[in-house]
Amino acid sequence: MSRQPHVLVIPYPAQGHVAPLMKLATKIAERAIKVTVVNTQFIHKKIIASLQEKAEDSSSQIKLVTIPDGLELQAADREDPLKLGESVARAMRGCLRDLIEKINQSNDCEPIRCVIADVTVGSALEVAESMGIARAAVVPFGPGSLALSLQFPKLLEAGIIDPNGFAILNDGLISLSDEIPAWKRNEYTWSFPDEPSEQKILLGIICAVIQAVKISNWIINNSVYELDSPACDLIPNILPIGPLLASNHSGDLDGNFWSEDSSCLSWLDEQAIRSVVYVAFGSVAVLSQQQFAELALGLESLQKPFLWVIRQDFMNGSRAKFPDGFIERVSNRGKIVEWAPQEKVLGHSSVACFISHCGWNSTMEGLSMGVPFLCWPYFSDQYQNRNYICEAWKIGLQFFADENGIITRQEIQRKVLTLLKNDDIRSNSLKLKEVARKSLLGGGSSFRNFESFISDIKMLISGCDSTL
Ligand SMILES: O=c1ccn([C@@H]2O[C@H](COP(=O)(O)OP(=O)(O)O[C@H]3O[C@H](CO)[C@@H](O)[C@H](O)[C@H]3O)[C@@H](O)[C@H]2O)c(=O)[nH]1
Repeated sequence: MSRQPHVLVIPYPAQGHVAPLMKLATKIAERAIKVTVVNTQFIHKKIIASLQEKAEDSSSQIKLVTIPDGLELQAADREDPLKLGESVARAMRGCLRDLIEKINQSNDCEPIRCVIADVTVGSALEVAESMGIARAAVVPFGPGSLALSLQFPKLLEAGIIDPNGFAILNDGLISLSDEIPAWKRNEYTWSFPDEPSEQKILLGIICAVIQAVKISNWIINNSVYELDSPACDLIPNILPIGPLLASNHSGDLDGNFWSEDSSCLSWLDEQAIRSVVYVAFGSVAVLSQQQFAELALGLESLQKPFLWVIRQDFMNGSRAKFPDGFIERVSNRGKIVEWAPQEKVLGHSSVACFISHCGWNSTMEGLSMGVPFLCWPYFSDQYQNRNYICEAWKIGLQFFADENGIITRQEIQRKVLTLLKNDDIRSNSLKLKEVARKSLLGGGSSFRNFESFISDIKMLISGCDSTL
């Protein structure tokens, strides 16, 4: 039997988590390590369907297996991150041990030596711990957001946060250090549900993240040390190995839930250099009909080419309704798709700026391609990611809503035009692109961190590390 190490990679079942963990799985598999990725059956079907004609590579080092998420009958519950989180935790406790034992008993591969799970699937790491298997927690969001979660008990103890999760200082600011942007009132990672009872569940998830970090041997993060050393320094043993980009790796297993519409790439080829406004809000954010129409009219008023991703579920259940005559009026300069090959779009020379909800993956991808941002955060960590983009890194501007909570067409027009004229932001974007690129090259911080992780995994097989 070969002595090839074998690891299990377990994403949380949401697009912004599956995609970076699939990229990580590919990066690991490229180092001659056998990887089995465990997705829920529901997510597995989506990934396979999205591959379309890109056939699954049978020679791949990556094997895809599934477990049930426990929500077969209540499909709507999958839209609720709190219910989904609870159910996935139950499913992991119920099935993971059996799955690992089955793999370990089979003769066609090596036993599992390490479980590499999303930090929000702490139950998988607990199962691994109970089986004496090494554990790596993967943090697909920024180190600042993780640092805030880890400091939560201290903030409670110091009376800065009350037990219900609200900051009790007058200005509502939570600050971890002078160098980390402060969290503003209503913009903490746990404050997005309106219901206090749901906020409590979210605080429970934060406690589970703290526990997952505690029991893990490595904390792998999709970030770059030099981009946020103050937050990284607050997290013992963090290994920033980002940016995780599909473009740096082989294979088609990018973990997309929807098929990419590549027609936008040939459309981009026809546009002038740095002329296109790219608009995409990740996989979860939704807009109201009023806000959607205002965005459409804002894009129209720019008189510039734009590429706009409108997911089928972008309007919270209803079909997107464009303003009258909009499609005809912008037909010579607007391209609309349901899902784009985002990394390729951001890397295209025609793209001038990125109107983004500031999900961490989009943030890392735009930064890595040197594209300036217009920030439109929707919930959770996205406010803090915006703070990094606008305050710490100075590679973007933020939209402000009016007194009715609407980002108006005038605000959109004004900010996009201001951004495109701002040479400082552009030059900062290019500098940070270089920082991100260099971190992955030989000797760079992410390169070294990843190498050290791989060498640790390879040591596991020779039994050299008995401390796990
Ligand atoms: O047309 C599109 C639009 C998006 N993407 C990809 O989808 C991913 C989206 O991830 P992200 O930008 O992080 O957004 P969300 O899907 O909203 O991610 C969730 O997960 C992130 C990581 O934890 C959090 O930072 C976010 O707040 C949370 O909403 C990225 O890799 C994009 O490249 C595409 O490939 N095509």
